[in-house]
Amino acid sequence: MDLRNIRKEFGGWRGARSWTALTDVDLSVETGEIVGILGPSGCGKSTLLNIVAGLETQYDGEFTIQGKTIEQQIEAGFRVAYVFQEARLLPWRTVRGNIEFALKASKFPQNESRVRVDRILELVELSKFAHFYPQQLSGGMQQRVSIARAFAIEPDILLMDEPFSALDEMTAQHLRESLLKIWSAFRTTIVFVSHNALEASFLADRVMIMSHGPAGTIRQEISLAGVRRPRSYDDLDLIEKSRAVVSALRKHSGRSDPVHA
Ligand SMILES: Nc1ncnc2c1ncn2[C@@H]1O[C@H](COP(=O)(O)OP(=O)(O)OP(=O)(O)O)[C@@H](O)[C@H]1O
Repeated sequence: MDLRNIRKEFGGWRGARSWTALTDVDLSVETGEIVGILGPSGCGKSTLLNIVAGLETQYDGEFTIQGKTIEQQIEAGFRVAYVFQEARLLPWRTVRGNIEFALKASKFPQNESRVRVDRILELVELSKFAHFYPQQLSGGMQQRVSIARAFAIEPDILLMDEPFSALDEMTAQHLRESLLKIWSAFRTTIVFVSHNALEASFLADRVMIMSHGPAGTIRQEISLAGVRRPRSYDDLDLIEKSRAVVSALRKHSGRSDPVHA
């Protein structure tokens, strides 16, 4: 996946002022890679993710996946899954029903559905809860279902926008471990947004640090290729990288416009 010279403006209709949310964004992601995007609030992380999802279609620059546009790829069967901060499950459907619904929407044959759901629920350790409704589950379990639903459709790319930020740290740690366990089974390409340096370092192969600029752009790339998988929060290499992410975030989080006292 290649993003070249991406620029995104908002506003500008009916004489209203427009402003640039993203400028000069270049990003290449290899198949099977996990890339984290970090940066201060409002620097354009979600906007960038929405462009990759094909949800945001008005922008300048070039975004291609193996030489084709996202629209052409989706037409040809390319699947994008999105995990949000909240689980966004259908409250009137059970855990199984929610995953089956996603499979149906992605046109998986109905006779494969049961086996697929069983397999993914086993991977996220939720087999015993297949018949539960979302409101009968904790927030962490609901998010686990939303991750299971995302992987169930075997997406070509999984996008996650602060997927664990609404959870307590222990639940989040457990879910990140589950996510990597499923990822190692599917090797799905993942691009995620986070505000948490340790989370980004734990999950990613590369972390991209964005800043406001005057407009949002990628300022720095930190590779985590040297941190071995499966990862452990106690790994000293991971802790060191996480510190490097924090200091890069500090360096790039200042706005370029003057700060008035
Ligand atoms: N639909 C929209 N219409 C107008 N402006 C928008 C729209 N979506 C985002 N913006 C603006 O674009 C900029 C980038 O927003 P975006 O949500 O991508 O930032 P972010 O880095 O994800 O922020 P946060 O970390 O707070 O979620 C912000 O100034 C925001 O106000």
